[in-house]
Amino acid sequence: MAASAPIKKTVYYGTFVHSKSLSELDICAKGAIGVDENGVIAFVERDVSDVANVIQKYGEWKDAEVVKIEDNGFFFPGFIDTHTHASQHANTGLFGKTTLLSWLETYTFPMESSLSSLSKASTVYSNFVSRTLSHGTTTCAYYATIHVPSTNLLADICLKRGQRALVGRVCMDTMSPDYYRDASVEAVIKDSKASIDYIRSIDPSGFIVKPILTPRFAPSCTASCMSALGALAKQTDAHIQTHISENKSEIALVKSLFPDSQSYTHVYDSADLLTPKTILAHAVHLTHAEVKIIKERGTKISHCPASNTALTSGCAPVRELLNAGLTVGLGTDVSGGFSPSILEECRQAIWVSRFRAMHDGDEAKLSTEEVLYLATRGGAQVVGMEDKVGGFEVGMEWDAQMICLGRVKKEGEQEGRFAGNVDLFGFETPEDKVNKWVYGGDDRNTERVWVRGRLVHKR
Ligand SMILES: Nc1nc2[nH]cnc2c(=O)[nH]1
Ligand SMILES: [Zn+2]
Repeated sequence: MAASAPIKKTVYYGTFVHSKSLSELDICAKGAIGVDENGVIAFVERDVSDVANVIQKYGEWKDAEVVKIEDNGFFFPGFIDTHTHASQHANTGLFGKTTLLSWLETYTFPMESSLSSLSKASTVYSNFVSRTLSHGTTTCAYYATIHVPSTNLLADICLKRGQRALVGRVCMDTMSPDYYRDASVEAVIKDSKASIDYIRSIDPSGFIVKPILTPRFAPSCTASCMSALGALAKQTDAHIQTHISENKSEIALVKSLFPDSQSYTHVYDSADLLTPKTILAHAVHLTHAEVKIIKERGTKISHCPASNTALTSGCAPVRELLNAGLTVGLGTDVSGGFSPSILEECRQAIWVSRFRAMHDGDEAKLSTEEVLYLATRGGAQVVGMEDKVGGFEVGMEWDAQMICLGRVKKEGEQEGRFAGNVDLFGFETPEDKVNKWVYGGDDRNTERVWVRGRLVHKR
């Protein structure tokens, strides 16, 4: 599918579902959404009994294409993955009984280092972008590796496939293996600039791909490296991503490495790395004082529940983070996390919130509506695109997925032959259907995916 092909005015007709607020979905059973040649939503009509009436109402749309939802499907905003490592895709499922620090040494650094090979990087990155698109992810914040050419290749692939992406060259100048580390602070800055310049040169508008500065995490960056990156972020107005407070041994390590710092958060804050354009992945064990600083800086959080469970890092207190006013999205964190799917991450977020509820009380539980908000509108805020994506309002861009569920079995039809991958029995309310998708669905239900009005995946 050519991401640069021109698009026609299109009317998307049928049920659409998106978040109205953190706790409420807007389910419009008979909607028509007009998307113009720029991929921008021009109108949203509700209670449409016949799409022809809509086309008649908007005269200049008489030649528009009509894309109709079949059976029990609905249009849903594209998912936003606010934290993942494309470079670790080939390690998916490999973590054994390790925890963060031993996992990095055993599995992660050797794999990432091997992506200095452009042909290997090409295979891994092409596969991962295909996988995430097929799961309905229209925007992704990616870690690549320390290598400039393969990081740039990941940006090329995202641009070609039409997936919105923040692409980061990983910075690590200390406590990393000799075979996989930046040579000096100067090298960190030179290579980071080279990758920023390249990514901005292939997509000057930044509509699809943008660079993101990526200090790996405090233990693998010297204080001077982090300060230089903080200054570079200011100079280039770039996004920043890093990890924070994921695992207790990591936090103890940060304390021993930065004994004069009040907390992990203060380490980043002293380097000017906490900005409104910064994404902090994990945030499992933050203190109240740290949450307060993060809130004051307008810095965003990526919640990665599958990874936090796999690496036994902990159960992030998402309700507390939300109550404190932080902006939270979901991240798959492959290959700490085992799935490229944000739908899976929604389920994991719900499960982890239940484990928290067993100690903290029912208030900790996240609902289906809430995790879908984090997966779309919340994620859009985390990557700074809330005016463009995450919902279906006039003026926003058509980043969407067509979800198809099953249908009621017709007489004489064999078991297990229903379309879609979620069996329906005829009694379900629209809310039931969404719940069935969230708990029972997967990429087989994601029939088509669009970014800025362009078809980027078809099953
Ligand atoms: N989950 C996760 N945490 C990290 N902390 C530093 N590097 C990593 C990584 O690659 N994955
Ligand atoms: Zn990560």
